[in-house]
Amino acid sequence: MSSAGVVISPSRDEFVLPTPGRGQDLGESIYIYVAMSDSMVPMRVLDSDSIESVKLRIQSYKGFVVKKQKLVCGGRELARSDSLIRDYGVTDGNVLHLVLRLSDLQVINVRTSCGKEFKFHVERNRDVGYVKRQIAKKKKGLLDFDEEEILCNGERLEDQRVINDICKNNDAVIHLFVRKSAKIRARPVEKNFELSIVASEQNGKTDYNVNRESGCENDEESSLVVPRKPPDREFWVEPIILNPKIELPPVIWDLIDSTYEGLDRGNYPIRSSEGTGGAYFMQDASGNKYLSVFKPIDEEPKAVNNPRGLPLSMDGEGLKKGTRVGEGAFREVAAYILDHPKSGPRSYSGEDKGFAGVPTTVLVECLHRGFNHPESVKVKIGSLQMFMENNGSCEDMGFSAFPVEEVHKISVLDIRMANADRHAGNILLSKGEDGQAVLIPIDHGYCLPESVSHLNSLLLLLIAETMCPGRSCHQATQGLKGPRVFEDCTFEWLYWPQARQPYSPETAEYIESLDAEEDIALLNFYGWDLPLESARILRISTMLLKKGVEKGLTPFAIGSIMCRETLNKESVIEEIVREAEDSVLPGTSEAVFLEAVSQIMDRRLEEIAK
Ligand SMILES: Nc1ncnc2c1ncn2[C@@H]1O[C@H](COP(=O)(O)OP(=O)(O)OP(=O)(O)O)[C@@H](O)[C@H]1O
Repeated sequence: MSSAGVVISPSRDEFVLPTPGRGQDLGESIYIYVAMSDSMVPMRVLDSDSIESVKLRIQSYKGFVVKKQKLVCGGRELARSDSLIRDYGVTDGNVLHLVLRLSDLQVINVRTSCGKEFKFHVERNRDVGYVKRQIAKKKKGLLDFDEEEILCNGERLEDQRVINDICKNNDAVIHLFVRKSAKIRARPVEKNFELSIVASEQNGKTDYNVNRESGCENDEESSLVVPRKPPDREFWVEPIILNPKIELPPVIWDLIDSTYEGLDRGNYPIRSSEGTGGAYFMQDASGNKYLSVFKPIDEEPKAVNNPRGLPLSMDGEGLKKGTRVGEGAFREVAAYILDHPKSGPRSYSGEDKGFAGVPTTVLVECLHRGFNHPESVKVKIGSLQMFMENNGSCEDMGFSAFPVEEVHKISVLDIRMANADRHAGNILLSKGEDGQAVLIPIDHGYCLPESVSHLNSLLLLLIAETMCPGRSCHQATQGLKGPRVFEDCTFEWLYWPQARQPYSPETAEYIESLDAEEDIALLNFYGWDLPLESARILRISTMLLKKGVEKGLTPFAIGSIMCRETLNKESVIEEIVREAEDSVLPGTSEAVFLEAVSQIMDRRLEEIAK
């Protein structure tokens, strides 16, 4: 199975420097090296080249589309396309790590002999047998699972063949021509494949049996609670509860229990081909459905066991400014906890779905040999998030179809949480009952920069042991120096027209109900003792959102205050904080400092609202 999705063979190619146009900033010509999965390609560039142009060159030579590329240099993601490589301090001889974000979903088009067509998405890690079962399930009577046969380029495809391996080209679409009794052949059509299935009218059974691994003595369905952590088990999943007063709601227990059952049936975690860290799809007992996504902290970008080959962090800082390696899981959970439902915090309302729709997320310990264990198999800590059925991400669709309210709910979350990683790939797309697009925010590992560095001491020990087993690990426990907390805030939705429309009265009412002090207390209750400067971010972001809405500002106007226009120009929020810091005496109380921020913010908002 190809987990990364693309295999690149070692190459001696060199990317060629284009001839600069007349009057163009020539900059200095430098050599950089682009590190891919198993090759290092030299590239001659100008230090005045933009990140976008470097990516375009990689696209034209290697075929990886720009939006699927992530470049990392010196441990920092070169996230701003319009910034120049010299703005990021890239110099002669530097290595740029290329991480490809390949979609996990493949579009399957099915055409029947009577001309009926339907389309569905299938995860690239699934095999041909799974596709057949899905078609059979979707169109009862169309296929006979036992008799059908799939051919590609004249070759019979076995049920075990993985979709990603058949469809090497990322943009390829598999066409399945279903005819009732004819032998059907497959042929490549430009980028696409036409696959043909032998299918007969289906009246009988469909075999849904899944090929299971060992580890399960009893195949019968059982709702019994399986005792956890038995010594002879090679897998388990357990919630990490730091405060005994916390009662996990049924939705979380169901998620954990069903994930456990999937492992118990021998269904392996399947690593996502997207993302810079290790993210694993956990299957249900039947092996036909993903239930949850597990993201272990030791596989985060720049962590010890990162499966994408990103270099280890030397100072503990994560891929974004103000974030720390190994703390992504806590931020993921924090985003869920703070995404209060419209009807009020979950503890009162009992409702699970938050305003922005962050999927249910919980901190767990999980053991399975299918995770990335370069050395021995160890228990991992990470976030376990409910898998949300989707049709891809906002990267795959034009933003014009997104309802205004859907965009606004994401903006509220991102502003509050000072999210440093809201690119379009981190918003999944689904459809509501009314057929309208529903946006699902995921991947909140870079929220609340610096916010969870003072974790409960038990958690710190667990992290240290997970990140650096057997030795003391300052990297996992030290605080970062000099927080530049808002520096990497970027919001994809800022560029969408929906962000320029005012918030609806209902959304404004929700924003009005937010209370940063209650949020901080809630996180503390869950075991996260926020340090002063981290609590400050949450307070200032919430203050900005509330004041902005009172002044009638749009999400665009408020979001623009939080994001830098260019890499090296401070954002308005950074200027406000700096001015407030300069205006108070050292040792001033937090309340006085926040009052200074509030007054300066009022003045700046007044100017913006004019
Ligand atoms: N809750 C979810 N439901 C469905 N799919 C999910 C969910 N969470 C993650 N995924 C899928 O897994 C992929 C990888 O997850 P994610 O983006 O969180 O990983 P990451 O390594 O943090 O990525 P990034 O490089 O964007 O920071 C996503 O692109 C998405 O396709």
